[in-house]
Amino acid sequence: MAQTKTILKALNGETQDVPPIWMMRQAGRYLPEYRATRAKAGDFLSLCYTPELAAEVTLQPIRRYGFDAAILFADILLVPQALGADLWFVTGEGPRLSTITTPGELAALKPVEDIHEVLSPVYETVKILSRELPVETTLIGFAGAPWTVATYMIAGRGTPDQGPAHALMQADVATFEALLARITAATIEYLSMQIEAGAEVVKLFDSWAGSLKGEAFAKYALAPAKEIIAALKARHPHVPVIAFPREAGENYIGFAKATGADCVALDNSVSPEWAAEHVQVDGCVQGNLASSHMVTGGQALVEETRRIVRAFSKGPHIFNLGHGITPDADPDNVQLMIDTVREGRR
Ligand SMILES: Cc1c2[nH]c(c1CCC(=O)O)Cc1[nH]c(c(CCC(=O)O)c1C)Cc1[nH]c(c(CCC(=O)O)c1C)Cc1[nH]c(c(C)c1CCC(=O)O)C2
Repeated sequence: MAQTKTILKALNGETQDVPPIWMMRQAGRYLPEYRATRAKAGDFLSLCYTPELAAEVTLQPIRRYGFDAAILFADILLVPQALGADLWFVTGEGPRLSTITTPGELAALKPVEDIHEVLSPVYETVKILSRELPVETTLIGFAGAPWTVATYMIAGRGTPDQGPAHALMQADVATFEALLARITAATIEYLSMQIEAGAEVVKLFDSWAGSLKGEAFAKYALAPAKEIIAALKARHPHVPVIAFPREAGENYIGFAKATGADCVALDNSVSPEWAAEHVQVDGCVQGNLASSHMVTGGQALVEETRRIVRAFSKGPHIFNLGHGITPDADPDNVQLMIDTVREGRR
């Protein structure tokens, strides 16, 4: 299918003179207009569940910078909440959830068909965005990958090494796998509804894929991604999927082919030259400037941005950071990155 939007061209395998660009967490606390809207909403979850305000913060970085893609404003932890887990955010610390570590707690979760009750405001946000975004801007929906979502559901919070999830995998693999299966099924329905509401691309965030090694990576990062992508492709064959198995290292090689993903997003722990040779050979890649450059700026930002653009210039590429932009970033550095990426544009 011939595409006109730059993001969709890249995902369709086209090499472009200037790569399209967007940024993970582009609607976030580094922007004063985000902080103002968030204050109006009261707290982060109210912002996620108020369609007009969630759409407003999604649009803010598009207005300010003209990114090629907008990413739906929501959170990967809304799915556990929709399955019946308690969820709240502790200021300065991060998310907290009621934990699922026993067969009884797993059985108490809601059935997958009930998730839309909680998640329907998210679909409404997507609908607003598909009306209000500029015609050239691509709308990306997303969900957390089952392993990453499970690490939060098992531990009840973020953990540096995902220890509680690895421990449950060892102690009670049946409960662990049943939880993963439940999240997988919910994710398929959630992403399908986002697509039906107007998402043009979806992205799977597996932020903690790097802590899965060998066989565990194949079973709990690769296989669930493959299952979700196959189900989505059966229902929505023309909607591209971006997979982000963060810090997968050598496991980035072949990930797109093995899962059916149209693009693999890369974190900045792999060099762009290595990734061009080993990952981009299979198709589109996204990434991978270290988000610390958005804090430090200067000539180092310019040089590293040029290096990444050059390394990926022979194949399909979407420019992005290697992880989300942080609250201490300087909005001017974001503009400098964009100007540097687009400097070759004629
Ligand atoms: C692990 C994870 C979460 N959420 C997400 C992940 C996977 C990607 C990653 O690794 O960053 C994904 C996510 N979170 C958010 C989005 C929206 C789209 C985007 O702009 O990229 C996306 C795609 C908004 C958000 N999600 C969150 C914020 C900051 C909330 C705020 O305004 O205080 C945003 C903009 C909160 C959040 N949500 C989560 C954490 C650990 C935190 C940080 C808590 C904190 O910093 O106080 C869970």
